[in-house]
Amino acid sequence: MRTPLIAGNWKMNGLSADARALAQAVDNGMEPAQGVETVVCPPFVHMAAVRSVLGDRVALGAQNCADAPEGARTGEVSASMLADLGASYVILGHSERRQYYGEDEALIAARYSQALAHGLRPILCVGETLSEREADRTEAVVANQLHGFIERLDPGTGLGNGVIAYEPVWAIGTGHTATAQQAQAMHAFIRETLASHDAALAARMQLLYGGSMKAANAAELLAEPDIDGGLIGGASLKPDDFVAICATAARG
Ligand SMILES: O=C(CO)COP(=O)(O)O
Repeated sequence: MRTPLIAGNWKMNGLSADARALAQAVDNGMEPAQGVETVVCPPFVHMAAVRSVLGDRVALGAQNCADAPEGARTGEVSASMLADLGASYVILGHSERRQYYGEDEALIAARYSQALAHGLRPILCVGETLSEREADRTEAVVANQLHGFIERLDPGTGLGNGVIAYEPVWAIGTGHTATAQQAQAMHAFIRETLASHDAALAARMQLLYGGSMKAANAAELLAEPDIDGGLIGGASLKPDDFVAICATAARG
């Protein structure tokens, strides 16, 4: 069985005191020995402060990593630096990075390979825009993102022990959550698409839903058979909400 995974993407929010207080509140709220993997992904500059207040119930993640191991990459942060800070996850290919920074499948695949090479679990984000959904292109868009990505990975490591997050762009930060049926349909589609490359990997890979997920709708989404967790934006900045989502995931 796949262990539920709840990851908080704090995006570009908060100063250091806010990050420390949020991490402390999340850590304090966690039940011991929950049956859920929990991760928080603060901005790079707050990661060390957050690490210092987290116990072992909450893992540390980053919101991106460099596409090269070291050297001339001004402004980037390498996977080895993140691992050295105590990170164990990294979000890659978020739609905000694709939209505002022009990240494409080739770049995201290079970042992903770096993450795996340094022992981080990458959380790859895929998903369609509203206009793509309205044009009935949702499956085609997500299939293209996945195939284009997988064919650029090192065939020796492939997707490794990564995680995929389905984040419909129209649901991110809008309050318009996908219905449980819409989300489940896409998660099942993603699992089938992965199975066409590697059936065993498709069966074990955790697939997360992201897009206006909160305490009030988590149970319905997480009850779906192919939804193994959540990538939480806005609600991850509210410790009570985030802890409640983790508790829901732990209850199965
Ligand atoms: O982008 C997201 C997580 O990566 C989702 O953000 P919201 O939960 O704020 O919609």
